[in-house]
Amino acid sequence: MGSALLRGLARAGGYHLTAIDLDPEALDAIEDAVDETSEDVAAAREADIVVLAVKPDVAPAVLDELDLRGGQQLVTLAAGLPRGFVDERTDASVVRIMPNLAAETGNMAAAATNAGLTDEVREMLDAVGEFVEVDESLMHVSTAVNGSGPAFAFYLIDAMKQGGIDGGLDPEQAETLAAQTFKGAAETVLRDDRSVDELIDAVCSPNGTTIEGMDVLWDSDADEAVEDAVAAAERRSRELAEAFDDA
Ligand SMILES: NC(=O)C1=CN([C@@H]2O[C@H](COP(=O)(O)OP(=O)(O)OC[C@H]3O[C@@H](n4cnc5c(N)ncnc54)[C@H](OP(=O)(O)O)[C@@H]3O)[C@@H](O)[C@H]2O)C=CC1
Ligand SMILES: O=C(O)[C@@H]1CCC=N1
Repeated sequence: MGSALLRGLARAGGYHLTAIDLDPEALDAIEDAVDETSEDVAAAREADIVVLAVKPDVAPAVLDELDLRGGQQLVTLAAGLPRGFVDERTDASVVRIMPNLAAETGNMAAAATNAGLTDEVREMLDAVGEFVEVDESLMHVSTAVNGSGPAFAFYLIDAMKQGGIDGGLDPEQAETLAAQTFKGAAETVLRDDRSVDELIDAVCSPNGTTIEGMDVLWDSDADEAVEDAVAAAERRSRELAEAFDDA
């Protein structure tokens, strides 16, 4: 996730980017996109904004080593890691976000906690996509919808692609058509004032093809399966948070 954010910010421009990782191979992999790399966590003291992009179970150890100043901002993005846990372990001001991998292409969907959110961090999130401000209690469901969501969307794109292959398209053509169709549909939902139901209606020409396919979907449990996937990911986020309850 850290490298996706760095690549997105490099693409947006206007940031001096330092990647910090203990693993030189991880730094080699991101070297082309950033201004500096460092294996020394102390390099974080030089930054205005520090993003803690390690896994939740590693975060406590990294926080012990991070020695940030009062004027710095610390952005935590680990699933389940409470803002308060981080806040108690640093002098920096802390905001919790749930980003996603589309940061890399400037299309990230993110949620950020109202608490600790500054204009500098808003600007950074804006530079790589869209974000919403939420109460921290909603970070579990955000983790499921927009954090894990890209995997669910990849799965659905793949199913659409497979439908195209079954009908005779070659896999590359089917992938282009399926992925671009999801991209266009998403853009329409974001930009058009009509509701999703109205948009579906707009695609369904009278006695045409779409209504035949929609009838199959409306008669299926496809919507419930997606809702169950979101609920399962949300549940896991709550479980991850429990590890920090007594810490
Ligand atoms: N993947 C995703 O789509 C999303 C992930 N997240 C969150 O992002 C975080 C990272 O997840 P993800 O990117 O998938 O995991 P990765 O394992 O790909 O990234 C974690 C990175 O942290 C590095 N690291 C480990 N220990 C340290 C340390 N002590 N000091 C500095 N760097 C260290 C790892 O290095 P090494 O490889 O050497 O261990 C690795 O580069 C998680 O908290 C996750 O919840 C949030 C939203 C979306
Ligand atoms: O799977 C995970 O735990 C992380 C958090 C959201 C997306 N990836």
